[in-house]
Amino acid sequence: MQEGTLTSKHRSLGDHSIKTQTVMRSLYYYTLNPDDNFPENAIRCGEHRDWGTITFLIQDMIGGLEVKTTDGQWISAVPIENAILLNSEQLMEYWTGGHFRAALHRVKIITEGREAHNPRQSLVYFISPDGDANIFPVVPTLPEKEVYFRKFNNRPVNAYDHFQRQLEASTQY
Ligand SMILES: O=C(O)CCC(=O)C(=O)O
Ligand SMILES: [Fe+2]
Repeated sequence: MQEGTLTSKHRSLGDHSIKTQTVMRSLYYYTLNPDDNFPENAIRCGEHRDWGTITFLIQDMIGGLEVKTTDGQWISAVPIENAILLNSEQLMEYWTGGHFRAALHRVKIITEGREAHNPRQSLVYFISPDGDANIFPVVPTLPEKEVYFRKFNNRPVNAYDHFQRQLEASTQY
């Protein structure tokens, strides 16, 4: 990626008059009733890939966040004190021709052990390109990503349109 490519599409980080979907979210997962019987693998946040460029995620020590590996296994993103977890998002993945993979992730309910049924707090900072940014791979696409990227029709993806499409696909009411 040529120097300045990322900053040229994230002018909004320094200029708040520029529209963007960059947002910080505080997620509080409330205490669970231990008398409730949750099914195996019950989830608190369904599996998804984040939509924009890069995510900074801070979580408490409760646990439950899981990431899917390339061979299809869910592995725990074990909480590490004072750590910030970095996650590549969908537009970053497209931008880098699939080299920076946007991993599927989810938050599972912890039903056993010391942290079972406890509330959980995470703080998530989603950086998105400026709304008017058009994103296109800067290097050749990885062959294994070609089918997945067909949804983008081999065209630049406008960041605002992408956000709206994802919102529509994930919101029912
Ligand atoms: O709460 C978490 O740890 C993850 C939340 C998440 O993945 C999201 O809001 O996109
Ligand atoms: Fe996420």
